[in-house]
Amino acid sequence: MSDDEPDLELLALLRQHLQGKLTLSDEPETGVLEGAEYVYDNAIDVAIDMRSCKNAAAAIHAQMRQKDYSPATWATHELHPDAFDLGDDAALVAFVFTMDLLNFSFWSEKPEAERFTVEYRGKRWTGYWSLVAALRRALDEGIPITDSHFWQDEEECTLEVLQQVFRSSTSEEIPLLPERLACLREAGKVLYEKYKCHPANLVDAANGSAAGLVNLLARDFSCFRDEHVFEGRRKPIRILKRAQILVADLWACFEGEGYGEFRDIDKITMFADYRVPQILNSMGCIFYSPPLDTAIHAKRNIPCGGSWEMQLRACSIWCVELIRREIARQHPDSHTNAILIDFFLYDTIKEMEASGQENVPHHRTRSIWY
Ligand SMILES: Nc1nc2c(c(CN[C@H]3C=C[C@H](O)[C@@H]3O)cn2[C@@H]2O[C@H](COP(=O)(O)O)[C@@H](O)[C@H]2O)c(=O)[nH]1
Repeated sequence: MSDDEPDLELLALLRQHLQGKLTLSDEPETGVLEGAEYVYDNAIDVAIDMRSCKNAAAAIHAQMRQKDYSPATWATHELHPDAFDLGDDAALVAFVFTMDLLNFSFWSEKPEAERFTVEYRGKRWTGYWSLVAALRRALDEGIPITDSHFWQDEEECTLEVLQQVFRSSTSEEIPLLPERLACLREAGKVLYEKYKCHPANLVDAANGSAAGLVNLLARDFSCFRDEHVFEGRRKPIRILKRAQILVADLWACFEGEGYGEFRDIDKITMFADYRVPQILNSMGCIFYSPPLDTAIHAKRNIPCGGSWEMQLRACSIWCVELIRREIARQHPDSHTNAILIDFFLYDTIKEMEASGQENVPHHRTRSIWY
């Protein structure tokens, strides 16, 4: 082909790109939203009510504005540490990594006074906050609970030591303690083999991409690989809840700077746990088929990886995405994302729980994924 002849193939490629059919960039994608939409399109036990989502979008946006909700809100929680508390930025990365490695399954069927509880700084902490309190208490007591060398040391980091780290002021032990030890062991091994023993090097390896960091976590750590087959579909559905909330917690605690700087942070979706589906259901945004609704109200175990559980988690991700789009439509100037909507909804359901306004139960699945 002579120099002055147009390269028809290149022109066709550019035309596709300009028409939005093709992204020429090599920016990574997590595939979570695509999987969530697929499950939503094929779900029969969980549905989304568009009118309620529209109303929720207006209410959420108004309350977030009123509370000046931003990444900085993360640091306002009295237990969340900052770099000063821990010594330096790398120590804060190690804390957040450890926290989100173990950030799962705190729910209990015991009465409030008997459930697993951590006493720290003169207060009793339950749920997610019991985890944060236990990690900070361990550090105060000189246990290097955020150090990957410790996690690998089978003489030092034993189940008994972990029982001490997560000792409760009640008779109930933290759920899934052996599984938590296994997560620490695996993470210690992978960090040793691939990231010079420190999670800060893992964050650096993502080169400023949130989706890239999520993908590294899912690729290298089986305990972050929260993906499951849905009704025989060949390609597993990626939920990646703890990988995503890890990136979100870094972004929030560093307020988008340094180890928290991600150019594609808006690719992170809602974190499919057992709290946000609960508040979405209580707001009427998602609703259930009669058998699923009965099972949830009866507090029956919903099997991990089953169709019901996948529909609950994936439809919640898709529902928050629709709420996010509706907020953007109603308020084009407001720059909110799925992370801040999620954080806001989680904190709201926790306030409702604390004030006895929890009017629908959350679903009960015991797993290391959330
Ligand atoms: N979707 C979503 N799930 C979240 C959180 C958080 C805490 N994030 C803090 C950071 C910023 C926010 O402002 C929060 O202050 C914990 N969880 C999950 O909930 C469950 C614990 O529930 P309960 O046992 O009742 O405490 C468990 O699966 C845990 O992994 C969140 O934000 N979003």
